[in-house]
Amino acid sequence: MATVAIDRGAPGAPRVKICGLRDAETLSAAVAAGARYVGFVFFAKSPRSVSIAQARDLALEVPPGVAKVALVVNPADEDLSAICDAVPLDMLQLHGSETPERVAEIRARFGLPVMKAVGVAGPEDLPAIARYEEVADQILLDAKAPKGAPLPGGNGLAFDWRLIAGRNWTKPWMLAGGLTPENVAEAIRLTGARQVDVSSGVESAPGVKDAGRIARFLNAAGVTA
Ligand SMILES: O=C(O)c1ccccc1N[C@@H]1O[C@H](COP(=O)(O)O)[C@@H](O)[C@H]1O
Repeated sequence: MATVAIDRGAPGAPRVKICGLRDAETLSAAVAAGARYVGFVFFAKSPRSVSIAQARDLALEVPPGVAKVALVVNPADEDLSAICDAVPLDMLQLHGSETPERVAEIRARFGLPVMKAVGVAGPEDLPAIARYEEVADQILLDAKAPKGAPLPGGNGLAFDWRLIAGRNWTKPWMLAGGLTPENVAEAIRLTGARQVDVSSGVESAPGVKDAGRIARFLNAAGVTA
């Protein structure tokens, strides 16, 4: 299985993932500013959705050392096969209601590290993390989408970061949900996150990434390229 190098609690800047990239300009802005992960969204309802051909072209531009992540939502095996066969990837991000069993199955079948998103709205959502830790390589803690929302993530919503302040898990984890250049430093300070993920907070309009906001986000997170 491919691996993604992760500094777990080591001193230094957090690792930043810029998700929902759709064009070469903002992809290269993210890389130049020091992003360690870039995400491509394979979810038709998302304004950030890319085709397999688009993602392949973008992924081929990503230099070594930056992990290429495919974001999928309750994917069928055929869809994953089509994506994994065409796009050079380092990780799958499962952002739907995949069960722990399905996470384990996908990880074994596709031979890629898996990051499982867990939606957080209150303390009752935290026990799920332990169940997914047993089967996933990383956990992504995102704000739970409101009932009826068309997207299970990428909604620009934050959860109460105090819920996870001082918590420690056995697997590497990433903080997501409503992060922006304006609040990421405080989010990191409060939660102790060593990895953060952002999508809508670095856009000028839904699905339109903004190179300036990407650079400001990485800078605010403490990353120097
Ligand atoms: O970005 C999307 O469009 C998306 C669609 C479906 C599932 C997840 C999605 N994005 C992920 O959601 C979180 C939070 O995003 P935001 O920063 O609040 O906009 C992040 O992990 C994205 O990768």
